[in-house]
Amino acid sequence: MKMLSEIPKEFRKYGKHCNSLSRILRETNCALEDIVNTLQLGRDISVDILNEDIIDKLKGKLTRVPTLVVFGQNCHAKALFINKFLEQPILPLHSARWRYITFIYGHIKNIRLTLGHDIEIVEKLKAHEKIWTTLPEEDLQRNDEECLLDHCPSLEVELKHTLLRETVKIMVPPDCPLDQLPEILNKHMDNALPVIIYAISEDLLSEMNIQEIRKLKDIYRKPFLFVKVSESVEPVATNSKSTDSLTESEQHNVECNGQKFLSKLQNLNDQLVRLGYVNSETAKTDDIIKRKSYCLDSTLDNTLVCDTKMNEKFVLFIREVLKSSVLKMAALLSEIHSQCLRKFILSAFDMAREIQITPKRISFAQKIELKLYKSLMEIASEQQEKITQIIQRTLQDMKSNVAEVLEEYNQHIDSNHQQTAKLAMMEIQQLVLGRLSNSVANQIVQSVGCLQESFTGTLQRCLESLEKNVHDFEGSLSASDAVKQIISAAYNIDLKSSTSFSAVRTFMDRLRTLLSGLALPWTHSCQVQSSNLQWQLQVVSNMIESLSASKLAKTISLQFQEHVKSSHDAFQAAMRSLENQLFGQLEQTEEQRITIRKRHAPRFARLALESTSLCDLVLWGMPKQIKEIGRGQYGVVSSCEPWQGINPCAFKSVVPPDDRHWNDLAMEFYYTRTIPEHPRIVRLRGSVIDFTYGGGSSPAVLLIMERMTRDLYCGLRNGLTWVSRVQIAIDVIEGIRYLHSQGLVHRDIKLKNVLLDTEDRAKLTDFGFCIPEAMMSGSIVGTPVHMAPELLSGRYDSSVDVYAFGILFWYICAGQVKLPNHFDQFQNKEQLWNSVKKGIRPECLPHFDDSCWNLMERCWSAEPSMRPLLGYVQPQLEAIYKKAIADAAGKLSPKNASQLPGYNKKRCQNFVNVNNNNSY
Ligand SMILES: Nc1ncnc2c1ncn2[C@@H]1O[C@H](COP(=O)(O)OP(=O)(O)OP(=O)(O)O)[C@@H](O)[C@H]1O
Repeated sequence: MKMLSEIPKEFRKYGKHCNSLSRILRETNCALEDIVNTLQLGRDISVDILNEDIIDKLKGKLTRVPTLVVFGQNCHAKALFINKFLEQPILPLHSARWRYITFIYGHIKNIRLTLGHDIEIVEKLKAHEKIWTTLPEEDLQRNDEECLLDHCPSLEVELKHTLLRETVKIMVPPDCPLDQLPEILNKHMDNALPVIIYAISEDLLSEMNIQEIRKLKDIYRKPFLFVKVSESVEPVATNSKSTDSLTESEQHNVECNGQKFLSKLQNLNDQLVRLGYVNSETAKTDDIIKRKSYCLDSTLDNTLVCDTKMNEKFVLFIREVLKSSVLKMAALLSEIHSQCLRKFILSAFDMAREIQITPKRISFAQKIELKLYKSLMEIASEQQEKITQIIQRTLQDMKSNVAEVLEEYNQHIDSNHQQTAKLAMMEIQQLVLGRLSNSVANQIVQSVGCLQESFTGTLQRCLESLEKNVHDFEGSLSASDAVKQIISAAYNIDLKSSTSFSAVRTFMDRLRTLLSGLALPWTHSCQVQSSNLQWQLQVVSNMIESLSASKLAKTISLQFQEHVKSSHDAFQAAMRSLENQLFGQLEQTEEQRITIRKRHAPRFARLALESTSLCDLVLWGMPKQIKEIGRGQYGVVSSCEPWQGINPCAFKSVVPPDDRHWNDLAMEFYYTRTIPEHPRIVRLRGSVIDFTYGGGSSPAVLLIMERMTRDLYCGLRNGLTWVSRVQIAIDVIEGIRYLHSQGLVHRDIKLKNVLLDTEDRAKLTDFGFCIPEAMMSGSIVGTPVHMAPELLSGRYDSSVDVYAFGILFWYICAGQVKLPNHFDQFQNKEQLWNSVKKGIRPECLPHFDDSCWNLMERCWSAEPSMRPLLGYVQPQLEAIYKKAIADAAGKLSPKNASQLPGYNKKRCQNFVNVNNNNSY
């Protein structure tokens, strides 16, 4: 039973992890409160990510006490298990109708009847009257109502037993009818983390047992450890007692018994497999561990062991159940932290974009409106002549076809209906004006139509997006609404549909109002019947006669211009107010962005580092160091034994000296861990916090990654072929391109951050300064020689990586690690930076190829916008690579040439030919 002594250790470990999780949970709560109090979008973030429920549930889970809950086929099976486990005959083997029994640690052996939560029932117990080894039958027996009572009592047994130390608790639920079981379990286990054991003493499970297990599975949905228990002490010969000391017949008996026992165990196993309780292939814990999941429960299978083999499997099972519970909680916390971080980074991106784009949008809207205004004013004055002509032509048409004009009118009026002359006259006027409107409308539509298509759609979108950014209108009309109104009032343009010319319609309504207000000659009272055609013709002709086309056109144009002008003024005023509001808001946005970047993101990154590190620790354990392989400014890199299946494996241990370093490291960890795998990036596979480091005073973070062979600095110092070096340059560019595609800027590209594998293929590492562009604040980071001049000004973007690559490429082309002569003369980095700012760069070495020199020169251009895009650099390097291969192939025998990486005989031949031609 030696292994069983490991159990308290497992429980202790569980308790320690729960303490860490409780602390992380408390800090998460504070951090969430902080974002609600300090960020405009804080409430949205916290509501989005969690409701109070999750935190409360987690809190509840963290206070649960791990408890071994022993069910069994019958009391006999349970007694066999408990007695074996506690190594004493504490329970009678042949008895039934037990009470709820709980075993806990106590300094002296004692029993009492309790209702849980320390409420003791005063009852005379037999055990108090005599010295006992096995619990007295009378004390164990429950009476008929006990299980039915609201408060089903528990017989609490205190034992001074090492296995019960460290809050290990054992519960044996009563053998009561199935339907009472859930309620009883609920009562006694509301604060327990159950580790479920089912003891089997018979050869097979009975129908009742199967039903009970089914019920229990419904209640717990957890893996079960089925333990086959037997009364015989040593049923299988392979146990601790050596068979050598037995006589021949004794040996024979043992062998027979052993075989019988194994075959019975196999039958039971088969039954459990048939019932789906045990996997046909017994799941090995090693397999479980190999599975890459933070949630072991689903992968942790029910297991069958026999009590003679209980030791290792039993401990493993308990370990896995406890691990699984810690993992679930840690993974949930880690998910909360990651979600917060993701939201922060996305918001920072949005904010940076808003800050950049809003002024551009405002000036765009102003420019477009001005253009629209000018065009409309032009139309109003230029089209006046045309409108006059149209009105004239229409009036002329109508004059010569008065009857036709009236035809439509007469079709519509009911012949039996007698109208008053006044009403009839108004209707006829409407008819004439209607015709006139249509003609003028067509003309305006043609002039304004094109404008609508080309201007207002974009203007509308632009204004709408500005509108979205104005958060606080309180009381007054929002600037964007005002803008919409102005546009619609000024130009009467239906912004939703470019083909709808409400402008023209509104204009014609105005025209009608205007005309109906004129003192026209036919408005005298007339007693003629409306059906009198002669009279109708007269009304139409009089009206047409009285209209002056030029006057009408002039009035129309003037009104149109006035309206456009006043709307334009109103637009400008509204735009100014919108601008003020937006700029005020942008200042706030920038403040929020800084708060996110400096305060909230690092805080959550640190929490995420802690929660995921705990997951890694529980799942994979501490990596075991082999030896130190390198040292940097911030940490020591060591090779280690395979961890999480990574082989070869290395870890970088960093001891952050203060909060700022902790935060930086946490952000590095987060970015590196969250970017999807890429062959040109050294992937961070996990992390573990070693709280015992430095005697516990200064915890170390171990960042675990694949182990590479050496860095590029080492590679160049030891010598690399030109072909390999160009290939490395391509690899580096691919790595940087990938990071940029993920919105990240590395900011520390240098020889030591390029690691090589056994084939001399490169991967980028060290994401200490790597950051999303939107989170950059202009901090001065990097390694002096590789730092672009604008880095010192604090205003820079991802092109600093292109600059750094230019310098790196110089070393690659130089084929050695000596500082460029132009840089070697400086005493300190300030001198170097001053000269770099003045344009000093590494010198061109005699063996540099023109294409290489041109490329590096372009990459380290002082002006960031002059630096080439990486999408351009890569094909340049590929061309250099092909040429390098061809050159190398030219110098090698065909057999050796074919072994060059990327060698292609035909392509090389072409290059050789080209080169030969060039040399003449
Ligand atoms: N995954 C790895 N496999 C093999 N060697 C590594 C690995 N990571 C780092 N090294 C080695 O360890 C050295 C130290 O690495 P580290 O990242 O700590 O610092 P650095 O990049 O050299 O400097 P700094 O800390 O200033 O960024 C590297 O130069 C490299 O040689």
